[in-house]
Amino acid sequence: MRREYKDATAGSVCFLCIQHGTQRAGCLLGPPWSTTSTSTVSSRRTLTTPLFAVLLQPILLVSALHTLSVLNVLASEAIVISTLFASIAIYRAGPWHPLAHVPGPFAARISKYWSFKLLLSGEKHRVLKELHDKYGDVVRTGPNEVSMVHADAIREVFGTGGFQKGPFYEPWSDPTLPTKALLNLRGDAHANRRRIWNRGMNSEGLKGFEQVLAKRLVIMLSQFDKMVKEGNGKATVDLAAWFSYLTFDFMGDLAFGGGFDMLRDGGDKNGLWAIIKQGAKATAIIAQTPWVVPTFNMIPGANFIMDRLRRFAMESASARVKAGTGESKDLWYHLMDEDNHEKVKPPLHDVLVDGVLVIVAGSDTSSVALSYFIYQMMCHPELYARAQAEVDSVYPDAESALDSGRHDELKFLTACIQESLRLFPPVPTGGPRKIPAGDAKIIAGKLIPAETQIYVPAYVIHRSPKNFSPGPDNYDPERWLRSSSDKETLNHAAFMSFSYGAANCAAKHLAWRELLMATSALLKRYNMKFVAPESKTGKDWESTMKDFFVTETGGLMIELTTR
Ligand code: HEM
Repeated sequence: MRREYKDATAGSVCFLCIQHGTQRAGCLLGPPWSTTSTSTVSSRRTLTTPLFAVLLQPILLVSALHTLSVLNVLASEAIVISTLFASIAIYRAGPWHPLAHVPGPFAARISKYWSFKLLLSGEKHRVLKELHDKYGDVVRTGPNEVSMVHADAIREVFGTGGFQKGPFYEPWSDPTLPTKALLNLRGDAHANRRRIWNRGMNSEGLKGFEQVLAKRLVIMLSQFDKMVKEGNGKATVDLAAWFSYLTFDFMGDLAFGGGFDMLRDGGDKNGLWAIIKQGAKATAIIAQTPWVVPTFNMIPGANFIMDRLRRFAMESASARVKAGTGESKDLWYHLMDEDNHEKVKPPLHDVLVDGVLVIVAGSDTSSVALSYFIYQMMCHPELYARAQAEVDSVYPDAESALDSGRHDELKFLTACIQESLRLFPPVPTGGPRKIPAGDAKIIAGKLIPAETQIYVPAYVIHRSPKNFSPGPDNYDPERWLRSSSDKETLNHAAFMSFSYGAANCAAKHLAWRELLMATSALLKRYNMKFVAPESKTGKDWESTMKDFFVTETGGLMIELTTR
C-alpha cells in the first residue's frame, strides 16, 4: 500500500519513492539520491554466485564425462563440495595461512560457524575473556579474524590512522534504501554525516534534549509513586524493564519527535520494543556472515523481522514529518538541518535510517547501564548509602534532582556509574575493524596480516589487571577517585565503554547526562532492595546478561519504598 502524507510546509512524501529511488511530482525528497545522499549502497560480496557455480559445476562435469543421471550428479556434487570444504579447512588450519601464528580455538580457525554459534549463545564476552586469559593479548576468533586486548590496540585500531569498519556492519543498513546508517558509514561519508550529528549533540542541543528527558523521568517516577501507593507503601518493580521503557520513549522523542508511550502504558502495548529488539538481535547474528545477507534477502518472507522494523521506521518518520517540529528541537530537527547550516540539505532517507539507529543504539545501551548500576548498588549497600547521601547533599529537595547543572558535584555517583560501565560495558565486544588489502600492519606490537578483521572487546580490556588493578573483577568505584599510587593501576586510556576515535559513541555526553539524571532522581526519591536476593532477579542477575552486540538482560526485581 502506498503511504502518503502532507508536510506542514511543503508537498507530500511517498515512501515508495524513498525505497525505489523514483520521484513523484510533489514528493519532498528533492533531487535523486546520487546527488544528495551522503552515501551509496556498496556492492557486496554475496553467496549467490559461488553457490550457483558450486552446484552447476558437477552437473556440467557429469554431462561432459559420464551419463547424466540423478545418482551421478549427487555423487559428483558430494565429491566437489567435500573436496572444496576440505581444502578450505586445511588451508585455514594449516601453516600457510597468514594468521597461523595466532593462537585460538581450532574450530574458530576453520569456519565462521564457531563465531556464529558463539554470538547466538550471548556468551561472546565471557568466552573471549576466557580465551584471552588462556592465550594472551591476541586470539584468532575466525578464519580471518582476531581479537586484541592490549590497551594500545584501542588507539591504533580506532584512532587516527586506524582502520575502517569491517563487513560486520553492512547488515545494519536497510538494503532497500539508497543510503546507510551512520554506524555503517566509512571515511568522508562518515565524517560528513557525523558533523551534522555532532552539531545536534552540542551543548545547546543537549540542553533541549535534557528537558525532554526530564519529562519522561517525571512520568516514570509518578508511575512508581502510584504503584507504591497501591501497594501500601511498597512496590515490586522490574527496573530493567522500566529502564527500557524510559530509554525507548526518550529515544523515540529524540529520533521522531515522540509517539512512544511505554512509560505511560507500563509496557510494550504496540509490540514496538519487541520489534526493535528482535531486529537488532537478528542483525547482530547475521552480521557474523554478512555475505549470506543478499542471498537470504531473496527468500520470500525470510526477512520478516527486518520488514517489520522497516515498516516501523517508515511510520515513525511519516508521523514526524506530519507533526513538524514541536516545542523543543529533537534530533530529527538537527539531522534534517531544519536550521539551514548545510549547503545541501540531507536527504530524508539519511535521516530515516539514522532515526532507527538512534533507537537501536540509544535505548538498550542506556537502560543496561542504568540496570547494572542499580544492581551493583543493591549488591553493595555501603556504597549505595554513600551515593544516596551524596545525592541528598547535592539536591536537598526532590524537585531539584533533575538539574544537570550540579552534575559536577556528584563525584562519587559518577565514579559508581563509571565503575558499572567498566565492569559491564553495554556494548561488551562491539564490531570489528578491518585492515585494508595490501600490507600487513603492526598493531600493539603484533604483525597482523592485511584483510584481517579485528575485534577489541571492551569487556575483556576492562577486566585486565594490566589496566585496572588490584581486583579488576571487583566493583570498586573508589579506584576512579583515589590518587595514583605504585600499588594501583588505573589506565584511563583503556576505558572504552563509548568506544574511541572518530566513530565513537555519537551521544556519549547525552548518555552521561541521562545516566546521572535518572540515577540521582531514583536515589533521591526511593529506598531500594532486591526482592529475592539469592536468585537470577537478585545477586545472580549479572548471569542473565547476554551479548548480542547490544546487551540483553533478564528482569531485575526491586522493591521500592518512598523515602
Ligand atoms: C550508556 C549509553 C551508551 C553506550 C555505553 C554507548 C556505546 C556506544 C559504542 C561502544 C559505540 C560504538 C559502536 C561500534 O563502533 O560498533 C556507539 C556508537 C554510537 N552510539 Fe552510543 N552508546 C550509548 C548511548 C547512546 C545514545 C543515547 C545514543 C543516541 C542518541 C547513541 C548513539 C550512537 C550512535 C549514533 C553511534 C554510531 C556512531 C558512529 O558510528 O559514528 N548511543 N555507542
